[in-house]
Amino acid sequence: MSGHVEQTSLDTGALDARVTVGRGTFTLDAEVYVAPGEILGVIGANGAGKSTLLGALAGTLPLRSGQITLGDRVLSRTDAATPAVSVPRAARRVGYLDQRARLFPHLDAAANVAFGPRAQGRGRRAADTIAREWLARVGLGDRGSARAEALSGGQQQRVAIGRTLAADPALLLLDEPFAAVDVASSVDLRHLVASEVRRLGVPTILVTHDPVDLIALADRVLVLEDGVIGQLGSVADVLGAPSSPFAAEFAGRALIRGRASDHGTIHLNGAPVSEVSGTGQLPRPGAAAVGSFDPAAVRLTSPAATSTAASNAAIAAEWLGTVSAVFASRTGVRITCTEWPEFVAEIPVSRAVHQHIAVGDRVGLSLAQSDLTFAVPRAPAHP
Ligand SMILES: Nc1ncnc2c1ncn2[C@@H]1O[C@H](COP(=O)(O)OP(=O)(O)OP(=O)(O)O)[C@@H](O)[C@H]1O
Repeated sequence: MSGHVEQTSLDTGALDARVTVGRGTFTLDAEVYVAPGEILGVIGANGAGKSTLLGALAGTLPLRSGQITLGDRVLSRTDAATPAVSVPRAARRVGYLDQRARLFPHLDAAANVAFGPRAQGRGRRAADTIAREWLARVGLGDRGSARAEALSGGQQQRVAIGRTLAADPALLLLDEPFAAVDVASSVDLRHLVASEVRRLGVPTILVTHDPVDLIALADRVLVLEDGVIGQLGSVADVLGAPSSPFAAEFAGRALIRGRASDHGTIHLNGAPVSEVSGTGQLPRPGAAAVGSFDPAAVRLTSPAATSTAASNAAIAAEWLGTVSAVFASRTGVRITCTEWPEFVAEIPVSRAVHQHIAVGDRVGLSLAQSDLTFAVPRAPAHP
């Protein structure tokens, strides 16, 4: 008999967590909300606390303080007012998947996928039926009797996805799950994960170093910086208006810093930027401002041309600079200036040749309003 076995999510609901976790001298301090069926991307530099966050949610790292709720279940709670709660890892119904499939080598694909339902008390036949259904869902319906060694890396990761989801997780934690598979497989796997997360309505956290993961999968992005949330918003907002060097590099944008001097005027790198139309958040007067732009959007002119540019309403900012370095990039030529080493312009090779750009040249640099976006940097939570 191989009928359909109903898998019901008993308590699919949102993840609502406020966690403080200590690890040696490091402290993670973050609030995270993920709606059912939502994928929250988490990015951050090495050591920013991404794994610590996943560990706290999975129940492998204790909270110093805070509370984690999943639907109507409290998974962890540590505060002075109420009794502490810490649901053991196995009872949390938290699915975890990283870049290694970690299939049991002595079991075939079907038995690997059946492992979760069996561990949850399903009979052999019911678990086997669930496993076959999941193998079909992940596109390996005909490979149930194959052992890991007979499967490609991408196929093994498919089995691992099936195994994770067959255990009926109420929260899914993904730690760079596509990093070790080839590009073609990663496209298919992203599609598979996205559609299953939406179908099952499971809140999902995706830690990644790959912008494509965010673009293809994430609904929102959280940027961790030294244990605190540096930025949180839609993928378009965070990648389009990053507030930190890490997020800017991740998004392929350059940062410029400045200060809002009065209403509507922001000084960036000493250049007044008025009538800022930029997307993102504009800072309050006196507050720090972080602008960002695509280096390829910078217009390079001769110094004499800048005054003409200034009269052009579409120009948001312009500077005079001295070229300090000219170097090859993936898509053209990158240029930095002595005055602002972090300010980067990128132009096609042909234009660099045509304009004879060389170290020591004085150049005008300008940005159109639509190419400059602003973000308000968060004050650090730790002194
Ligand atoms: N076992 C440990 N004991 C003490 N400190 C630790 C331990 N593990 C990690 N840390 C510290 O906790 C901080 C956060 O580490 P975590 O692994 O969460 O960062 P991450 O963002 O996941 O980094 P990566 O991208 O390198 O995996 C780091 O500064 C690290 O030094």
